[in-house]
Amino acid sequence: MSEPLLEFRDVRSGYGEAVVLDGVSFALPLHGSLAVLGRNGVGKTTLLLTAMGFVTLARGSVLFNGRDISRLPPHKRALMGLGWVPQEREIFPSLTVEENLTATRRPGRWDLETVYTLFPRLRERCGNMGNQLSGGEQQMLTVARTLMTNPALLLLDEPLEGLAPIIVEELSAAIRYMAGDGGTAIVLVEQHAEVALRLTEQAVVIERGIIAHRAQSSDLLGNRDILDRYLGLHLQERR
Ligand SMILES: Nc1ncnc2c1ncn2[C@@H]1O[C@H](COP(=O)(O)OP(=O)(O)OP(=O)(O)O)[C@@H](O)[C@H]1O
Repeated sequence: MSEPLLEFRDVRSGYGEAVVLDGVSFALPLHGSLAVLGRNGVGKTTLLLTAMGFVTLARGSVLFNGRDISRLPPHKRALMGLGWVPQEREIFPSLTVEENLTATRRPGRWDLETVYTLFPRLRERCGNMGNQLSGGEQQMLTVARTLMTNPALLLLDEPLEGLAPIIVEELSAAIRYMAGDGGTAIVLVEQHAEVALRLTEQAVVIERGIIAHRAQSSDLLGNRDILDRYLGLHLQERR
């Protein structure tokens, strides 16, 4: 079997004395996709921050492409191919959409043309300033900017939060493409569990800092007991 792209081995991490994740292990294959689910405050964002190196590891290790990156700072991890899409929409408000995109460009399959094809709304707004965009367009730009760095792995922190249904649909389609034909591995933290499970192959549910459940996303989607137990979700019956 080929080497995992991202691997957590018995990770303990948190903020100062406060331990948030404890004993977390998982392996994400090359081109894989993982949904990270759980109630508010269980440590989902902390998992992404630990992968990027924004929080310190108290125990265990983080490997990327088989290399131990536990001690590397975030910018070195980014150069190795980890792409971070933070929950806060991080764009340059006084640059145009196109300038925002070209500012982060690194060589690879994702360039202005392929990114505009993925996000037609951004092509339409290419001359608009970042601060002239709607919330949904800003979120698309945040994802697109990170994609322009041509990461091997995209870490997405609640990219669909607070967006109108039509934008959720468009952004979901883009994420599905990136993770599928686009060949970019993803770790997706989402409150919209149903959407996240439809976009990914694997899923983990975090509870009190540990992985309480792991499954194929398609299996978890059909497992109402587990979804209800860990997430308090009452997914609507499909007709
Ligand atoms: N900078 C910080 N300093 C101290 N504690 C923090 C910090 N950031 C988060 N925490 C705490 O760590 C725990 C996990 O937070 P985290 O943001 O990882 O949870 P989450 O599952 O992503 O939650 P949400 O769904 O609400 O975003 C929480 O108890 C939170 O209060």
